[in-house]
Amino acid sequence: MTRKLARAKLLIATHNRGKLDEIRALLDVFGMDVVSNADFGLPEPAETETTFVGNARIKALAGVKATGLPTLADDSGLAVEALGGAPGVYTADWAETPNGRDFAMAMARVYEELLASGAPQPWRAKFCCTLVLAWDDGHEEVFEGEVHGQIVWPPRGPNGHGYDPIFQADGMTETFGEMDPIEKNFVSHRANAFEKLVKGCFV
Ligand SMILES: O=c1nc[nH]c2c1ncn2[C@H]1C[C@H](O)[C@@H](COP(=O)(O)OP(=O)(O)OP(=O)(O)O)O1
Ligand SMILES: [Mg+2]
Repeated sequence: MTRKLARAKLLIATHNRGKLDEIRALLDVFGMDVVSNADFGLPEPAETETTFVGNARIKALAGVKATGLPTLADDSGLAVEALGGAPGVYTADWAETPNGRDFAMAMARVYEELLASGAPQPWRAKFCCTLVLAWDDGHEEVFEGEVHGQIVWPPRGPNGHGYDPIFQADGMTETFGEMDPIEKNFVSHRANAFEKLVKGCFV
């Protein structure tokens, strides 16, 4: 039995503003009092696991430990078929530079590795999202979502965050970077995982 989430304070344990905006919008109708890491000045924990669920647990448990609040963490990434699922769990790492994250560089790396692989287009890929919801008594719930599509080049669109300008979901003509954020929130990997969370924890 999935534990219900009381309509009270929920910590979203992320340092990613793009994710936070999407999660706030997805939870809007449920009347939760949503707070984030930034409201508590919480540090970004090291994501040392090799799976999405492992890293989502690290982030959720760090939030519970620091605040005692029910905490939701999202670990997500892009898996490119012709690259054997890379960057996968290392999607954020591909953007890392000494001066912060550079997603133009990370997207270019995806493109260059695809060219080097010789794989024919369309370049199949999926975004994956794992949500971990944790409470201070040790209870945890896990929800997973995916969206399938292809990598396009050059990048298109000013919206969204991360790798959105090079990902076009199946059935769409626009990339996530071109779509209205509300539309992205109907079809994305995160939306998909949230549908399960809402069915489990609110209904
Ligand atoms: O909808 C998305 N649209 C575009 N890119 C995305 C999306 N969702 C995840 N991504 C990329 C961004 C980041 O490079 C990586 C997630 O890494 P991940 O560690 O889960 O998130 P993060 O470090 O940005 O924030 P935090 O860990 O504080 O939640 O996948
Ligand atoms: Mg992270």
